[in-house]
Amino acid sequence: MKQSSMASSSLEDTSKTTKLERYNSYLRRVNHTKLLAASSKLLFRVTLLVALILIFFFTLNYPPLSSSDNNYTHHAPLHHTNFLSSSFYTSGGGAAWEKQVRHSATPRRPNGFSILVTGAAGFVGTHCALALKKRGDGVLGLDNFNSYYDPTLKRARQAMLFKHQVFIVEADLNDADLLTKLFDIVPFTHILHLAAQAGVRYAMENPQSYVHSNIAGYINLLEVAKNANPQPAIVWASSSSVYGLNTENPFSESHRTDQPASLYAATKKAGEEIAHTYNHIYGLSLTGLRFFTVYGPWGRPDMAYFFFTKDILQGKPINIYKTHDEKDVARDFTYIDDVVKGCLGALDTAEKSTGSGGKKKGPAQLRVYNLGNTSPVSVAKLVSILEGLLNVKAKKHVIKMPRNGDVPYTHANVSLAYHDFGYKPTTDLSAGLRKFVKWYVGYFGIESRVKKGSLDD
Ligand SMILES: O=C(O)[C@H]1O[C@H](OP(=O)(O)OP(=O)(O)OC[C@H]2O[C@@H](n3ccc(=O)[nH]c3=O)[C@H](O)[C@@H]2O)[C@H](O)[C@@H](O)[C@@H]1O
Repeated sequence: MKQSSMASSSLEDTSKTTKLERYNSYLRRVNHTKLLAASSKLLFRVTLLVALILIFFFTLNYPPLSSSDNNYTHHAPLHHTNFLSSSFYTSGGGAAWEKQVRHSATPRRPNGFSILVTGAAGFVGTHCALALKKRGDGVLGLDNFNSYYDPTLKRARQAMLFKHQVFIVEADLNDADLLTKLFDIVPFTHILHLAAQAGVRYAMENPQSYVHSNIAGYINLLEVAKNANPQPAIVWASSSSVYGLNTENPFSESHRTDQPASLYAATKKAGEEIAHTYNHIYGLSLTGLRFFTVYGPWGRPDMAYFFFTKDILQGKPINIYKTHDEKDVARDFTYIDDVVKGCLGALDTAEKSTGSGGKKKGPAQLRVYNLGNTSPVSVAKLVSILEGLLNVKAKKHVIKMPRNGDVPYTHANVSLAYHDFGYKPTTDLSAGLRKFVKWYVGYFGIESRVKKGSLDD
């Protein structure tokens, strides 16, 4: 009896223990499942958050290249957009960044140059940086990516250069610490200084921007360059606008340039005088290039040929300026490839600066050249060429040129540049605009809007 009661109590015990164990194991399973559910929920949320952050930054920085909603000019106070600007990735610091700077600036040909190209995400800057890189020079870009015109285009140019291993440091010319740091990392042999506030008419809207870039920023760059050891040779962009109200024709470097018609022209002319000073005091080798209305693929959306193309395609009216005495307004439109050859020719013939560490050791080279096409074309003719290429009739408003800094005509004599480095423009306006329009429709993904045949070579 006792035995049987013991047996039954031990059976009861065993069954209690088994139940307890089952219950515990049930609890463990429940907890485990809960834990799994909780951790997968957490994982899901973290993934979602990361995805959202990535989408946010990509939409902010890389809107689709094919967007045809090209609102080019942004004539509001300029700002320097982009999350990259505050990041270490482009504007400085860290071993990886320094490595990238050094790698980009290292030449790949014997006796190759090591060149700092300012304004590298700009129109002429991008083309020159690419040409220099392709022939084996080391090229480091600098650009502030401001919003004077849609920075999306500047970002696309940056991406193209990056594919060719040209790195652009994102910084303003006025950032002396950053510039000094770049010269500490790289002993640049040359600077191709193309960064500037461009545009003749915009100077009436935002005069300070011209002082900021074309005067203050330029001087800041020269200060850093004159202190560098070795001092680099500098080639920089002046402008045909320095001829201002000059009436002698064609424009030659010996003509007077003391009657600028716009603040833009005045700051470029000031740049030429400032070049004289830095050459005289510090022995910097300086070459100014007077560009004549440069146009072509990857061009500037604030320029007439570019926004005329957009407006004609969109059926919007365009203004064609006439002079006050009813004459055609004309420009010596110069194709980008010709200008690039001129820039490289100027770099190749630039002598070394003679100073070092801020001290002049002897006289240094000081030059100014016209880089034009030697064949002015009226704005009316430019429009008729575009009409032919686009197969669309423009809605033309012929109006008197507003008093906004424009000059009636430009016409370059380029014999000096030809003599010194063989500069010889070879592209006429029709051929150059054809190349521009081909690029334009491809870039904005609107090939179908332009009737086949009109763009064939
Ligand atoms: O050669 C230069 O130095 C200058 O060339 C261009 O200045 P600009 O010649 O005025 O070029 P656009 O703004 O493209 O104008 C081209 C022509 O179209 C005319 N135009 C412009 C705008 C418009 O609505 N209608 C019009 O007939 C202008 O008067 C000018 O004759 C650049 O914008 C400057 O940055 C550069 O320094």
